[in-house]
Amino acid sequence: MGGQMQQSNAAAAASLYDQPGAAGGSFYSAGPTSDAGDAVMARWLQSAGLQHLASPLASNNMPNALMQGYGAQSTEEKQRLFKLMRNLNFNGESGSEPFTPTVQSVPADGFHSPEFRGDFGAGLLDLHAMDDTELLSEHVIPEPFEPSPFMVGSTASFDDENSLIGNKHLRGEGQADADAPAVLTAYDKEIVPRENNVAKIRVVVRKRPLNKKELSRREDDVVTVYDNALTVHEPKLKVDLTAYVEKHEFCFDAVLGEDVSNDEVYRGTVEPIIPTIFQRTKATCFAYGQTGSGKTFTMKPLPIRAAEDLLRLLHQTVYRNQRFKLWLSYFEIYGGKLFDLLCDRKKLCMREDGRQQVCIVGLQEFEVRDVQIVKDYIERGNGARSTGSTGANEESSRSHAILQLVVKKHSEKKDMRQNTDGNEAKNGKVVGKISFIDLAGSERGADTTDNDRQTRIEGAEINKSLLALKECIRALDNDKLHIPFRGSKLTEVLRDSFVGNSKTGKKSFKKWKCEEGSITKLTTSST
Ligand SMILES: Nc1ncnc2c1ncn2[C@@H]1O[C@H](COP(=O)(O)OP(=O)(O)OP(=O)(O)O)[C@@H](O)[C@H]1O
Repeated sequence: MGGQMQQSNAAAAASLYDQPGAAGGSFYSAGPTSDAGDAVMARWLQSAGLQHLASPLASNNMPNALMQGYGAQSTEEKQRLFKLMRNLNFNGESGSEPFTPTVQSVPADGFHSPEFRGDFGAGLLDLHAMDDTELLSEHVIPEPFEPSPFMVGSTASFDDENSLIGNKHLRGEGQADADAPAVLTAYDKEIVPRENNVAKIRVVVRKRPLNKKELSRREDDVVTVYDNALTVHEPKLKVDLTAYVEKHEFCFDAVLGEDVSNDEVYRGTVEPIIPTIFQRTKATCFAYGQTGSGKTFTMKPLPIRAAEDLLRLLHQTVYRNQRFKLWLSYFEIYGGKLFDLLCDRKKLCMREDGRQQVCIVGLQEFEVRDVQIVKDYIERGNGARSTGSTGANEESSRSHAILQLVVKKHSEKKDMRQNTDGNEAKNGKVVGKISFIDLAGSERGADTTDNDRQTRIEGAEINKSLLALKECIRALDNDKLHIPFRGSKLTEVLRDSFVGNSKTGKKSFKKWKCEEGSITKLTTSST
């Protein structure tokens, strides 16, 4: 599942071209280019495997050179050159005239080819998603990003072999672009400019240990976990009733064994995305799996850790004086309807504005000043959440719960005005957000025989929305132009997490027990 992160590209290029000695401060400025500029350009070209074009392009204006197909001979070279240009084009916010390639300037067979779209991702070119922030120029950081303790490669624990699963992937080892780091340190930007591409979707599977009930029944553990893959050993019977075991192998971006702690889950999935929230990213992390597989157990601590790191970043030098604030909201989708979990389950309405931005009318947002507040709100929200008992889980979540942490920028003037009506969150401009979604557990029909009517209706609604979600993810991953968002309320609400500058992390959960449903789930997640 490959994809790109435009904003990281922006940050990378901004820092490269703002270096002292780099030509003109802007790639697009015409005229003589300095040696430093040539070197930078050479590195960019090298990163796309186009080093042989370095000299003619360095001494010319690159957009024009590209328009004329300068140097690039084959279609593939032209595509690569265009992609490189496109990446740079997202950095045009430094004040220079952005280069907008016309349809004619792009090789007809290149731009529309699946390979080409695959690198940018169909959803990633949605410019509507950018309008609501209008913060680009303010976000250009004139100095390398202040190293944060949770950036890839900056902590000892991240280098620790046992510490994290996803580390290898985040560094781009083993797999190509799809596993490139979500977050770049200044060092990364210099050395590996292409690695600022991160996967659009990252799928991590966590295996939960046997619970007491299962242990007492002496049921076998049929899942073996290794590296980023797992094998399910499914006991089967031949027609002559001879027992045999069928093996099913699945590969994911990361697979977490039963001994992995919640903290390690955070460090391998959400932590690397956190700094990108300040760069207009809308990230989503959701837990998907059968009822009783451990979704709530895994999701509950993640927003707390994320809020802690977001608050720490807010206080870093680069953001301290920018009037950024962190806001929290928590709501659920139950039976196709939205309820505010922090406001007496007030019924909410979902609307799309003129720019196709999802707005949840009436949703209360609370300012987060410290982590304790987040803990309190999560407790409060979980207490208000719709739960019930199913055959597989006594305290089963019967709704999709969505907790959002939003970084907003506030202007002094507006803050003063709205302090009087107490509606401060509304006046901030969204810088970026991260949504944590604890999906309701899916159920197989065979597990629902003991359920009452209400539970079955709930189950049908849950399965329907999960199916719609699967369709959207599949369409997104296949770079389909049409993403069927309107399939359910859940996917409608998630719309802006799938388009624009978004990243989606998905955790699938594996129960130890081998069931038809488990294998279906893993097959769905791995495709
Ligand atoms: N990795 C784990 N380690 C220890 N216990 C776990 C783990 N994962 C889940 N559990 C336990 O399993 C039980 C079910 O977990 P949980 O409620 O999170 O499932 P769920 O997938 O959210 O179910 P549902 O969809 O029905 O709400 C809980 O008692 C939880 O404490």
